[in-house]
Amino acid sequence: MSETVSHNAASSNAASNAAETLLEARGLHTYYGSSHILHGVDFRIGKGETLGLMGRNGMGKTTLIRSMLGLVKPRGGEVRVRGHAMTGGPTHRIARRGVAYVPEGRGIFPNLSVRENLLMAARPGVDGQCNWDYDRVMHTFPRLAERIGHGGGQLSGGEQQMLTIGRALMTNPDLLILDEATEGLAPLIVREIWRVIREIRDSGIATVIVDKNHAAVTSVTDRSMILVKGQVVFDGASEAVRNNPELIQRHLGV
Ligand SMILES: Nc1ncnc2c1ncn2[C@@H]1O[C@H](COP(=O)(O)OP(=O)(O)OP(=O)(O)O)[C@@H](O)[C@H]1O
Repeated sequence: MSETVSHNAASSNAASNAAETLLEARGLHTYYGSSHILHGVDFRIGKGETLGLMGRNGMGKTTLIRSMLGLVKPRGGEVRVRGHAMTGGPTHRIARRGVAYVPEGRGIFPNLSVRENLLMAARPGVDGQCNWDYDRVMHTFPRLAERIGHGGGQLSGGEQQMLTIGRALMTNPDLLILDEATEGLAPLIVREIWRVIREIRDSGIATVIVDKNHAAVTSVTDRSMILVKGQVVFDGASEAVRNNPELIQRHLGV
């Protein structure tokens, strides 16, 4: 789309190029049947970077993530994870290269306890890092610590979301992708999840955050991307989105 805006391109590109690229896509075209959803999307995130992926409902955010993680096979374009060609998956190999995905809806084992859910996910990161372990997750999510023996299925929606994020952290990822992590949760829990997202960011894990609350997204991220009908219409500093009510109204306003 011709209206693509690249704000502060020089400074943000200089910073992001300096960081090792973790996940990259070029020219992605994805379809569901005959519906053409992604129209040549480029994407990049580097080590330690935080990126907000925004756009109104149905604009292709989840499809972009799924296309990069091998959950749907793009018909055109390429995906690289840490420089390795990975277009179309398989998803578990992408995960092994340090990418953790917390999908919309939740992914826990309802019949296992909180503790078991966490421990079965535990592994060192790609470079052997073990910064996130059981104790740290417990410390980060005091609510989960109080429910340690409960079955996953007995938890509230918010607690299940925390457990899903906790499981992702137990894999010591370099990149964590959170798709609508606060969707449908009570305000108190939502606040708690944003606090945890900040903590994850500050621990050096790169994050991609999809969330409808653009004010919250732009306040915790360095960079923002906006999708409109499967095309990138903005990729630049989050601050530039925050300071541009017209851009927000045009692409993100309800
Ligand atoms: N499995 C599917 N089969 C067919 N069409 C789909 C499928 N999943 C998504 N779509 C369609 O693809 C388009 C993009 O959906 P996607 O979920 O990627 O959007 P999104 O930006 O993540 O929005 P939302 O916030 O609503 O999840 C929408 O028109 C949606 O209806």
